[in-house]
Amino acid sequence: MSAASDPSARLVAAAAALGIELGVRQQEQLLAYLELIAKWNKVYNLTAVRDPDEMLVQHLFDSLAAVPALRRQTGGRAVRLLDVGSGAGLPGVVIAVCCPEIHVDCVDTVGKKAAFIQQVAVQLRLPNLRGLHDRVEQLAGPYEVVSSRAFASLADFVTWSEGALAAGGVWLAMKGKRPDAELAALPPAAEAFHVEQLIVPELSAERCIVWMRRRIEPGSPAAGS
Ligand SMILES: C[S@@+](CC[C@H](N)C(=O)[O-])C[C@H]1O[C@@H](n2cnc3c(N)ncnc32)[C@H](O)[C@@H]1O
Repeated sequence: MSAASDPSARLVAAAAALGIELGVRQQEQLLAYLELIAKWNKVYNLTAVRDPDEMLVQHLFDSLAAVPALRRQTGGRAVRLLDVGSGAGLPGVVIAVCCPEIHVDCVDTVGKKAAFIQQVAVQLRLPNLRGLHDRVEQLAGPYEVVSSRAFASLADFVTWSEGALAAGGVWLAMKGKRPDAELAALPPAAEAFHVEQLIVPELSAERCIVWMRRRIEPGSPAAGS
């Protein structure tokens, strides 16, 4: 098999390009995760992306690209992260594999998707990963980071998940092109503090993270004196 088509070699190259240090076990876990998606996809409709090559780039590398940005934000602290509308576990499972210090809960309204995440946690031996079958609106958290990818408008994302965000927590929304119209439509209770461009290995498409937090009104008790 040539290096160009070998998923393992491509994963190592993608991680190196992103500056992520992946151990052998983590590489094996990420590739096994893709195999589990492919297996479960035969029975359950977990994701529309079915081609192994597209899964590697559009799912795995795309989610991997968010990891260095997340680590910069958390500073390597042991935080709780909620991945909203996680579907097949993107980016939640990839974060759980790459960042063992982060506890990841993946929530989805579809029971079979939450069950899949539970199965991934068992088979990949990830004690820091959990699948929750629920609507995000029902969750109280608190989570220091609330993430989403391909989920909803920024306004709906922050409104529905506001109850789960810890005091001082941040929202991480993975988007394609910088979503200017969605940014302009954010509710007053939230503010975007950084739009961070991402480069996804082997993908020539625009990607970014919109980082948001609660807006603190001057003079409110949370703003301090
Ligand atoms: C388009 S999929 C994205 C899946 C995954 N994040 C990805 O990037 O491939 C959106 C997911 O959000 C879930 N969802 C929709 N509304 C939800 C809600 N209120 N709470 C939790 N999950 C929700 C859907 O069931 C679906 O699996």
